[in-house]
Amino acid sequence: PKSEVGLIGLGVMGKSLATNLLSKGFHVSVYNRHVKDQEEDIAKNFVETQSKTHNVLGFDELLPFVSSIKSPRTIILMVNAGKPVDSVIEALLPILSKGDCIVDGGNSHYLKTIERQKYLEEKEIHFIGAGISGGEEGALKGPSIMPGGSKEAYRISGRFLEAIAAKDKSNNPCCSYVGPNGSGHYVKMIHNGIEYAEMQLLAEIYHIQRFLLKKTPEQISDVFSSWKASGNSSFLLEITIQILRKKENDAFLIDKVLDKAGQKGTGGWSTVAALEIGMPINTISEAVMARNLSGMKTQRNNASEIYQFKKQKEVDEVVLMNHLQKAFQLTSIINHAIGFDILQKASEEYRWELNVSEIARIWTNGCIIRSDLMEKIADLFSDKKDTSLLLLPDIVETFKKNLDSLTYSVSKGIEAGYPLPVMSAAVNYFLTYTASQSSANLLQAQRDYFGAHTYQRVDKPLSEHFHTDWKA
Ligand SMILES: O=C(O)[C@H](O)[C@@H](O)[C@H](O)[C@H](O)COP(=O)(O)O
Repeated sequence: PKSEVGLIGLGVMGKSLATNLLSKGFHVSVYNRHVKDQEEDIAKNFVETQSKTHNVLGFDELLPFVSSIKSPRTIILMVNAGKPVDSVIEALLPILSKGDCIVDGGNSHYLKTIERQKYLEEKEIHFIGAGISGGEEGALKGPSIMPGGSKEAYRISGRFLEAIAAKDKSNNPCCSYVGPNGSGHYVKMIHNGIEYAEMQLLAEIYHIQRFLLKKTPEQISDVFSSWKASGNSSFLLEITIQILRKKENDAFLIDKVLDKAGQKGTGGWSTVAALEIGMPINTISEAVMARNLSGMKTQRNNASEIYQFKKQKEVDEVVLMNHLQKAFQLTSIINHAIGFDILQKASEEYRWELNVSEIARIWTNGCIIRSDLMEKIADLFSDKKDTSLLLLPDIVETFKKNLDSLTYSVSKGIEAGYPLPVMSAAVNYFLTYTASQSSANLLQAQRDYFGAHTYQRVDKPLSEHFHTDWKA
């Protein structure tokens, strides 16, 4: 019989997703091109590993691959973002039939997805841009999937995506129709932005304990385990607990890892996308900047030689440790609030009608930012989705009780000479967000002084704009 679904690209994620599809009982066709100068037939090898137990067909030519799939076809692309996606689409076009559906499951830029969907629509080929999160293990056992495109495209391909997705606490798939055109990849981009800042937050709290409080990686892992036990659990906290315990002979492996962070771009894209719609993205942009700065290792070595700063040694460890967990919790809430506010604004700007409560629900399992907090956010938003997280009564209560822990931890850390870019971005964001009077009145006066940009007045109708000759 013909296959029900096809998958192109048997790299780390593609192979895991194909195995996941087979484990759900689907008849699957897989395709992988012959890698230049490599004898290995990747598709053939995959079939050999799977065909004893599953209905799988493997191809290294597109025509027989496409013909092996039942119409209307769903073909999932798991190739690197960028040009590879376009070249596979171009190769497929002459052999697809009208009404077939291509699902791009890579980390593509949402503007490219909008472009590709328009291009294919003219050729009556459906296109879904699906954010897929969870890494290799997630793809195999159940990722979180954020599909965007036409409802008709989702009607054709959605059942495959929902079947392989992780399940939430009510056993519903962590996959549902997000919205039109590029909305799926946009939501994944912001997911990654939140991920960047959550990772940086854990790194800052690890760093303070390691170098200011002189704790061993194992002791820090114990601290994080206690936080996990007290309702702050998350996938990222969980892997950090394991990472900090990892030894190589008698040494902790983490101490051998070079402090230069890589990035493939989604954090930076989030920052640009937020700036384009005039939204603040403090925690996420600081996480991107921290990665950029970490990349300047030579300059940092040089500068630390020149400055010879003596880091403060003395700090009241008990007091700081009491505050750090709450500071972690509050920073994480602010980071998530920033991410969801951007999604709500983008939904307005691009008329995507995003459902943030549903997005929080599909992020409760399978994805990298799954956490106890996300479960709570999904519940909170299910009652009241059109407001900012920071204005919900529960959250307001938490901040009223614990804000001093965040301000204390940030000021103590910086005073001691340790950078806390995401924690300080969070506290600055929160103090501005909750201040009815900000410092922007002086900015308006300065802009009017040198550029006659005019300003509004607190004592006049806001429709009126004023200009003053400040030199007179
Ligand atoms: O949600 C996920 O499964 C990950 O985010 C995944 O998409 C990937 O690992 C990112 O590429 C990491 O981003 P950087 O490589 O930029 O850290």
